[in-house]
Amino acid sequence: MPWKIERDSTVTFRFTVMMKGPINMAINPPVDATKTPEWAALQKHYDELQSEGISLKQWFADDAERVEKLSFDAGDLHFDLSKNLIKPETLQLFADLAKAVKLDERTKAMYTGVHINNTEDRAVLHTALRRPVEDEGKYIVDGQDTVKDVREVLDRIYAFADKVRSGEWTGVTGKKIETVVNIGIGGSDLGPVMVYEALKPYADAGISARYISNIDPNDLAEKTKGLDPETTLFIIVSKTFTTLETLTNAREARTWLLEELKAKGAIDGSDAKNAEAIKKHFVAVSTNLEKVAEFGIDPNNAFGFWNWVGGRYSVDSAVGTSLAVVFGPARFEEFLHGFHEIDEYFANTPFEKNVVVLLGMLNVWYRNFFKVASHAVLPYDQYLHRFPAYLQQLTMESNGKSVRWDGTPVTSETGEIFWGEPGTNGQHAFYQLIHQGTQLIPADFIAFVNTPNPTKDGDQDVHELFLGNYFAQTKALAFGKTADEVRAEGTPEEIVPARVFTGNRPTTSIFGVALTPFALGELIALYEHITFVEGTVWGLDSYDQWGVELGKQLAKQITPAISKDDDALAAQDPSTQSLIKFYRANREF
Ligand SMILES: O=P(O)(O)OC[C@H]1O[C@](O)(CO)[C@@H](O)[C@@H]1O
Repeated sequence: MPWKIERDSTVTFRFTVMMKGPINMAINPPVDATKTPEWAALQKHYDELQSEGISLKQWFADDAERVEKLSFDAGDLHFDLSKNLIKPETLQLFADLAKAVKLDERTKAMYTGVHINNTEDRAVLHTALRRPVEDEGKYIVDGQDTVKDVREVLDRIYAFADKVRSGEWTGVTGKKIETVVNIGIGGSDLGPVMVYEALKPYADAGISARYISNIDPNDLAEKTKGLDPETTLFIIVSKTFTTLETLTNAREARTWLLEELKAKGAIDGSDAKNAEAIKKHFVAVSTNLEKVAEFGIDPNNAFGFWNWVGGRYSVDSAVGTSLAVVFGPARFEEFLHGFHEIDEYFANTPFEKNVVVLLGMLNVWYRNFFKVASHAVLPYDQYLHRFPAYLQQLTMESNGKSVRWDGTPVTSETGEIFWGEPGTNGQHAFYQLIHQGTQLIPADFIAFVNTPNPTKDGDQDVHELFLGNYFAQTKALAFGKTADEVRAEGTPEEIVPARVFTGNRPTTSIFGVALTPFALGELIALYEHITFVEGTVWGLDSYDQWGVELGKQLAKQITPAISKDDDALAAQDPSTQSLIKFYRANREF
């Protein structure tokens, strides 16, 4: 019996691993959610709401406890789901469908290292990255004590980070490191840069970070501008260490470093000095340590992770080394605790009360029943300005798929388009469409009670002015403004229709106490699991990304045709040929 299963007082299971090693619990074929009675019940509920007429105003008036019934707390985050197009009884239907697709079994399978990423035959164990030391020995997967291995790498990263932060680790000329430059792309960039931006107030060692990702030479050119090579440390981050963009940028950075050091007279350009400079100014993060050594990076300065960590689920692994350097090991630990808090909550809270499950189901509700195409994520915190971009990879690379994990076609719409910008900037740009456009766009509004930068404009607390917008927008979206209300303001009749707000535009408010490392860890884990819940309903392997491969292959084939190879050019389709001819005719550099 692999699990000690203690039935919770209500519905879900509380579980502890009793046996080491993966358990064959993969659900194959996936349950077709759309064929279940629970899906039919949800459809019936949807039809009833539509025929009754969806009116948030009415629903709030009818049920004095609506907010209470639809509010939740997880960790130190507070969630208000009351301005969504659901009734309190909808939650039970969500929970029933989650049970019907065996979400609990799949969660257990994920947490214990079953190869649920079956198209790559891999375990999916980002939850092991944030388990406490006490869990060592409990999660042995494919013969590996995952938690022990994670803690060992973390200890090495922390020792390294401490050295860089204290100045014990110096550049080749003995100067303290002032800038770390992370070179990576996708999951090896978006997570670290988002967290770096989000936690900037916690940078306390006089070290800043820059992030180079794009193979477009403009990225490297701009990000190395003004850098002192003597005080710059490059962290090359690539899970595979084969990614074209990252390796090209890493080689360019190596050239930049050696040339700049030589130009300053800091090194003589001899092979020995070059090698020493590379050793002091380059470290790597990868699952492929052989390739790291081939690149010339000292294996002692390489931090590993494992193929059971997906790129977009890796910011809390060694991929976050730049963060441990800038913010310090203690902050990085707090960050991991935040993830773990939500991991535990997600695994141990009955579905009906589990806001992580409910938010995942809410997304399914909008995508499959209301047929929405997109979902906005609107952080009312400037420090979270890269959060929507980060979420785009997490959600869209995970659930942008048309076949299920057994290779059969999906039976419903899948992955929404995630997008967003921080409030209030978005208000002055695209909110018009959210308020009055013809599409329904569910939106998550994220804010924090406290700010690290309290300021006053006269008597007015500026953070409160900001939060006033956070509260106002969800209110306007939910309750709108009727024609009569517009008329009552003295608006000329012909303009009245343009000034009406229909309301009933759904939002979820996520309110934290402060954007701490802990809260950010919670927020990331929240969306990781929301993505997993949606993927489970749709029957998707949310952990592969075959859809990015074809473009990479074609780029390799096409590149020689661009300026040199006429045969390769002739082999292209007419549109590609025509574009390349335009390039050849206009190239000036
Ligand atoms: O870390 P790597 O191996 O360089 O990969 C970078 C990114 O490329 C992808 O494999 C595909 O774009 C992402 O999933 C990944 O985060």
